[in-house]
Amino acid sequence: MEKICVAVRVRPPVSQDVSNGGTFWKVDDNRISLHKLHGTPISGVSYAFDHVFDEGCTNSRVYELLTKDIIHAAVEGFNGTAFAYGQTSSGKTFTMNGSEKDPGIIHRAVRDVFDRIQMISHREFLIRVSYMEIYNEEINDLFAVENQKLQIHESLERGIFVAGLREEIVSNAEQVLKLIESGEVNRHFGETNMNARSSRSHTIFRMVIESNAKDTSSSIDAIRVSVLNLVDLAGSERIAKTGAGGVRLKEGKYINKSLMILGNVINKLSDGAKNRGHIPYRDSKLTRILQPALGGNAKTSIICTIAPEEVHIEETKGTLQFASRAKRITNCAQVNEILTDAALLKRQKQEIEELRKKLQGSHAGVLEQEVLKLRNDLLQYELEREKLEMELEEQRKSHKQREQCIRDQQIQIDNLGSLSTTSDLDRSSSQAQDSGRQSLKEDGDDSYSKSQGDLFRTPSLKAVPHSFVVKRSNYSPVPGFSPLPDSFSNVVDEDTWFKMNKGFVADLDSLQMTPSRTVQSFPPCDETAGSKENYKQEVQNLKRQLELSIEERDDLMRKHAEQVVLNDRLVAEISELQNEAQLIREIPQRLSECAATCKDIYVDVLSKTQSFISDEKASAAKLVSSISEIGTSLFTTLETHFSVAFGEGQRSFSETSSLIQEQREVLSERLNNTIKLLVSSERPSIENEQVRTSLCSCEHKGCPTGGENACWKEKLSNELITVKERYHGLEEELDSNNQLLEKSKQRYDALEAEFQLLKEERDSLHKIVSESSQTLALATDQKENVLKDLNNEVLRRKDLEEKIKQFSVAFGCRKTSLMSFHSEFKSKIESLRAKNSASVPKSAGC
Ligand SMILES: Nc1ncnc2c1ncn2[C@@H]1O[C@H](COP(=O)(O)OP(=O)(O)OP(=O)(O)O)[C@@H](O)[C@H]1O
Repeated sequence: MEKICVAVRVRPPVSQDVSNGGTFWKVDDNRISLHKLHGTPISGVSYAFDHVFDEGCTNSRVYELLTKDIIHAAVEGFNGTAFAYGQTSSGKTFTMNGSEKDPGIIHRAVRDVFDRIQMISHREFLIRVSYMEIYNEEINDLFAVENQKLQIHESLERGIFVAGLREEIVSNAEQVLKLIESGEVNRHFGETNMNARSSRSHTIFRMVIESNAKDTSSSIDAIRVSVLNLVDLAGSERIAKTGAGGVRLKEGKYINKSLMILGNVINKLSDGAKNRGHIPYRDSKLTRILQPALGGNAKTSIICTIAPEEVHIEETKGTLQFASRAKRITNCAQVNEILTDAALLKRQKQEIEELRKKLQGSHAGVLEQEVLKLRNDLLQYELEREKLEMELEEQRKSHKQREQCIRDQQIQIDNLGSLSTTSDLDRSSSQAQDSGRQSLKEDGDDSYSKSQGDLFRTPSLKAVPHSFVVKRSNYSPVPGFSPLPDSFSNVVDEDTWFKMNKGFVADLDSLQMTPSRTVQSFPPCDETAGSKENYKQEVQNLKRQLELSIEERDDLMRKHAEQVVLNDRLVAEISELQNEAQLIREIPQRLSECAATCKDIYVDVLSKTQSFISDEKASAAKLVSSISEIGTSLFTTLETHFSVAFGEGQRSFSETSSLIQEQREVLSERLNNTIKLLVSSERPSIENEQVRTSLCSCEHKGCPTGGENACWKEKLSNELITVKERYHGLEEELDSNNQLLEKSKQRYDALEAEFQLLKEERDSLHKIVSESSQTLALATDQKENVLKDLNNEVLRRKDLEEKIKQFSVAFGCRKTSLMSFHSEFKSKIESLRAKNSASVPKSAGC
């Protein structure tokens, strides 16, 4: 976790009257405070940040201190965001874009990224750049003006992304700077009372940096992908000051609203994880796009620009408060890696190997780690499942689209049929139809190319030499746009077609022509002769789509098989865990057996000791029998408690411990009593010389009674001390055994719970996998149906084509016969006319 880096930059004053009201902002190291004119600080208006840059500070210094680290980290695979916030005209654009003499952060970052890449020789890189603006809450592409009102989407693989945004693959800084320059032209600027060139939109310049190790043989083949956002926000403004009206006013409202939402998000995030509640990222496009940078997986820096003039004091305080809150936000940046399947396998193998080694070492710790690992695996499993679901959803969508496509083709075929029927209508309007068709064709061509542009746009990729670069540049994990037509608004509809043909009979010659129709996914059909080509193309397209679907299906099946393998492994690991749990369950039983054996040995040793003492009434015999009794009792208690604690499992462990404690106290009292009794009852009148001899050391043999007695006492007390020590030893042993038991029980319970949880999770995973398989089977069925439909479609088309050919031939014949009839008729009329004119003078003469 790391805090967002926040800095404040004071712009140079525009006018001289910076403090005509008697206050001014003073910068002191990393602190900025408001002072009275004579120098006294105003209490409560003093703020400290990571950096405070005064009026004389250059963009170069700002870059070095604030942004450079983020840029370098981005090259290493961390997401990074740097943005400028502040009131209008406070110097945000100046900071981000800079001037010719002192280039801004964006310019420097671009150069730095490429310099850095040059220095990293063991990796190869692919850089993509995009540039967008949020103008009046609409996202526009600054690299492609036609890409307007773009939508934000979120996917598991790509996170939050803007669909349809053009990404250019670039290979050097100059290329990027040129692109930025071209993008700047499309940006919305406007004049206000506060700034002659005020940004009316938030702009986000984005670099996606992908890299992988050149030598993949030794390390794991992971691709690092990081996103670097450089953001120039529009400035908050007071309408009274900017004098905005009309368009400017509308823009100002949108700007202020989105900045307010940004403020809300910052406020919530600064409350700390416990109190923050829901973060309203979705309330504006800006916060949604910046979501990873605010409290997410990114290294972030904010530069808050302020105007030093006293007239802006309230806005400046507002900016400084925003900055103070932002300072409290923590992010959690980590290197973003995409693992290929092979790499994943390699990594998992390594992990298993490590686990195995650990298992051979410390047993208990490893068990816990294994449980954790299992949990992580399950989580990963869950993620995989989600991904699979998403893919299935995508597939379902594409199925729908394909069905729609088939339906539309059906309409086309029907229209072709209607073409043949309408051809019998009045011939006199054929010219009008011609012109109508012409315009339709033109419109169609136009809209076709436009629609092609809309629907099939791909990021303009440029060839880059390295294989990694080429491979990655073709890689589009989740397209930001559908590869299939999703709207048919520019397809000439049935009504239009009939309107165009109503009351007209087609020229027989032109009947060879198929009316121009625009279909989004296929090129327009202009002529019947060309229609065959078009059909072929259509069929090709459909085939391609089908192949794609089959590939998708295969991919899904492969993933499913992987899931099954993973699941099997999980099951094996769970059974291993079960064995461990069984072992732990057996521990008390073994302990109890051990205690019984110890007891037997103890009793045996003591009975042997007793056999050496001939006089049963002698104090040594009493002592030994008492010790024997106590020891036996202790062992029995130990055994009982083992069985109570683990065998029956009804009494709680603490209850058992307190029983042991009670027992210990009773025994201790008994031992003390016996010792006291022995000490008081034993006198020099001890009769049994044998006992005395056994207790007294050799040097006191035959010594006077008093000396002998003292010696005996000393020996006895030594013996007592030893017994006491042994007793304490036993007590300690008992305690440690109790503790061990307690720990074992706790661990056993935890493992039992863990095991139960894992079992449940495994069951639910089983369920999910079987559901997924069903869905997969369903999808496969659907695909097969579509395939059948397609084949039928192709056959029908061929049939239709044949019919049209026959039809054309028939019409050709009819036309020829009509022509001959017409010429015959004409010649007859001519001859009649000639006859008539020849007969007229005669009749006139008559
Ligand atoms: N540190 C600076 N040094 C020199 N000139 C500066 C500095 N900061 C800002 N300016 C100048 O102040 C003017 C306003 O700055 P700029 O356009 O960057 O403000 P802005 O915060 O981006 O405003 P808006 O939010 O309205 O777009 C510009 O003419 C710019 O050159």
